[in-house]
Amino acid sequence: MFFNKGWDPNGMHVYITGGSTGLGFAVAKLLTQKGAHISIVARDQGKLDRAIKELQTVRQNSAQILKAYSFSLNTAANSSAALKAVCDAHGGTAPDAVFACAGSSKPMFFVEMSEQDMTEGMTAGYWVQAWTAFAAAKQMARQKRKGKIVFVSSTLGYMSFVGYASYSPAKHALRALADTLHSELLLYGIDVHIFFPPTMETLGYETENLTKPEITKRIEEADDGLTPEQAALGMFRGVEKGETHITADLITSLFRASTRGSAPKNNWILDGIYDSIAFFATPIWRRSVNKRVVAHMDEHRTYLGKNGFFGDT
Ligand SMILES: NC(=O)C1=CN([C@@H]2O[C@H](COP(=O)(O)OP(=O)(O)OC[C@H]3O[C@@H](n4cnc5c(N)ncnc54)[C@H](OP(=O)(O)O)[C@@H]3O)[C@@H](O)[C@H]2O)C=CC1
Ligand SMILES: CCCCCCCCCCCCCCCC(=O)[C@@H](N)CO
Repeated sequence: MFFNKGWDPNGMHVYITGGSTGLGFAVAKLLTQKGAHISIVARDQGKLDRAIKELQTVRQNSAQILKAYSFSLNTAANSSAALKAVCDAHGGTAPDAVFACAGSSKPMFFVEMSEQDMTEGMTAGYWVQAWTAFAAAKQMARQKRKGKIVFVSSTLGYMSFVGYASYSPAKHALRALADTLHSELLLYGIDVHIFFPPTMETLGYETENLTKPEITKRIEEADDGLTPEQAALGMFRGVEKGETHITADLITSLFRASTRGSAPKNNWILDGIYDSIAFFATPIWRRSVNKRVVAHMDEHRTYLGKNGFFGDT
């Protein structure tokens, strides 16, 4: 359509990693309702089965292919095998769009982390999506098929605070990968987007709260968050509008506008307003967070002592 510059997923094949729960599942549901063929990948077969069952109930027509595959996406080989399985159901053709939603976080105090916590943080936050893009971009380029790759970062891909030493660097790294690929994949007509969601009440969120330090929880209280459905819709709208960096809540939009660098603006006027608000608001927020962290010092020392951190238990 001449006037319809947006993205219509009807009849397209969309591959969603992490599509069994949370944000990924909400995207899968939304795009199933819009008539897309959906492939989801995650590890747990039970969750995948439940997700597909629910997707079946919102399908628009009987021609829609809705499939699930169990893979861990932590390595390049597995991510490439997952993509192959996903494409095999479509005659080996690359998907029209890839939404890389898979990911998890394990917030903790830095000094209590093991080497494994640090490396796993990078795997669960960065590689799990980077390897999917790595496989998909090669295949789209080889098959000379234009497409879309959408990454999922976090508000913590723009800023960070106590508790997120294993997670925030991974989400910042995804931003750098998306910015690089946004440039480089122009060579093949592949659009690259990256979404920065705030807190979403999901299975992943419940799990991360098990290790999350109290001080981190308190700082996060200022974030009302979004439901996974609201976040999925926000991400979809951003993709529709062709936004490179997508945000769907005010707080993250403020950080986006003030952390933009050379990433394209979404709305010149609104982004300018956000940037001006953030110019004053971020230093005030940062000072208040620093104050709270310092005020937490005594309680924290006691906590570390109880955990045997100082080696004198
Ligand atoms: N919830 C929140 O507050 C926020 C989340 N995010 C990000 O949003 C994305 C979605 O999170 P959310 O919906 O909350 O999390 P969920 O845990 O609800 O969903 C994560 C999905 O990814 C899958 N998954 C996780 N790790 C792997 C892996 N190594 N290989 C394959 N599949 C994997 C999970 O299934 P399975 O475990 O069976 O593999 C599940 O389908 C993540 O990237 C997260 O970092 C960003 C900001 C805030
Ligand atoms: C400009 C001034 C605004 C000040 C308000 C700031 C409030 C703090 C926002 C904390 C947001 C944290 C989201 C974390 C999401 C996430 O990725 C984790 N759940 C891990 O999955």
